[in-house]
Amino acid sequence: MSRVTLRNVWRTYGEQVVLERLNLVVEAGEFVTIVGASGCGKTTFLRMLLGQETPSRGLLLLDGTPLAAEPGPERGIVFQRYSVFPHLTVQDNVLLALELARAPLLGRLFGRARRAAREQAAAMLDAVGLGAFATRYPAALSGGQQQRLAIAQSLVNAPRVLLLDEPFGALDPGIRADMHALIRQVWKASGVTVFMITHDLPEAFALGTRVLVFDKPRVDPQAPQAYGATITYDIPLRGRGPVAVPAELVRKLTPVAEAPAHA
Ligand SMILES: Nc1ncnc2c1ncn2[C@@H]1O[C@H](COP(=O)(O)OP(=O)(O)OP(=O)(O)O)[C@@H](O)[C@H]1O
Repeated sequence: MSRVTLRNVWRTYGEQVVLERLNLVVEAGEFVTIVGASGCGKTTFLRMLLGQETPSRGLLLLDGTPLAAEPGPERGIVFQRYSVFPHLTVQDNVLLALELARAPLLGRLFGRARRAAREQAAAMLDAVGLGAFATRYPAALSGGQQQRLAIAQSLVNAPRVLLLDEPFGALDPGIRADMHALIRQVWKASGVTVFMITHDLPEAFALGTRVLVFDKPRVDPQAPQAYGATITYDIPLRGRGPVAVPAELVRKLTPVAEAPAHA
């Protein structure tokens, strides 16, 4: 688990300002959910936390130290799809995550170290409910099981920060409920600091200890690229029990075509 600090972080691509003036302190062990209109920079924000992108301006700190500008085992990520290696079995997917972290040059452990890693991978698979599927290939898993595997793969190195980019977006509602229970359980057990993007507002409010809303507070119709999104709402939820989704947010984030006629 880790404290994450952003000080006046900006991300631009050429003339396009995607994110601007991000200031944030997230305490170790928080579960931060992130919502915002499509294209407003949520994934870009996560990619900066992962180290796949660097801020164009400003400071991004992990426990007070500037974040390494490349992904490392202290940060794990799960995407909506395609996070796992299709040509490896379930157990080898998790084992590889351990081998890449512990033997970055060879990507392979030997002897006692490999046996220990195998045991650890098996324990992780049990923890996410995939113990019985260890020798299957991902193609023979359901969507929910594939996401369980992706979660196991990203958690096995005990990251300090877990980044989730719409991890349950492609799953049926019943399976999503199971996944919510799982992610809550692994978050509580590990104390990892979580950042999760979702398009589902009730999911954001049900899982998060804090909801961040990304939006563009300034828009110039003559120069749509001139201004970026920032954090326009920072809603604390921890210790408040179930919180209803504010109607104003529903209106803001529901695409016009989907909004009810009377809205
Ligand atoms: N490598 C890049 N080069 C140029 N532009 C980029 C790059 N990465 C992202 N962008 C731009 O940044 C903007 C934000 O993209 P991003 O994927 O972060 O949005 P998002 O909020 O995650 O969207 P969605 O909800 O649809 O997934 C988009 O206009 C995108 O085209």
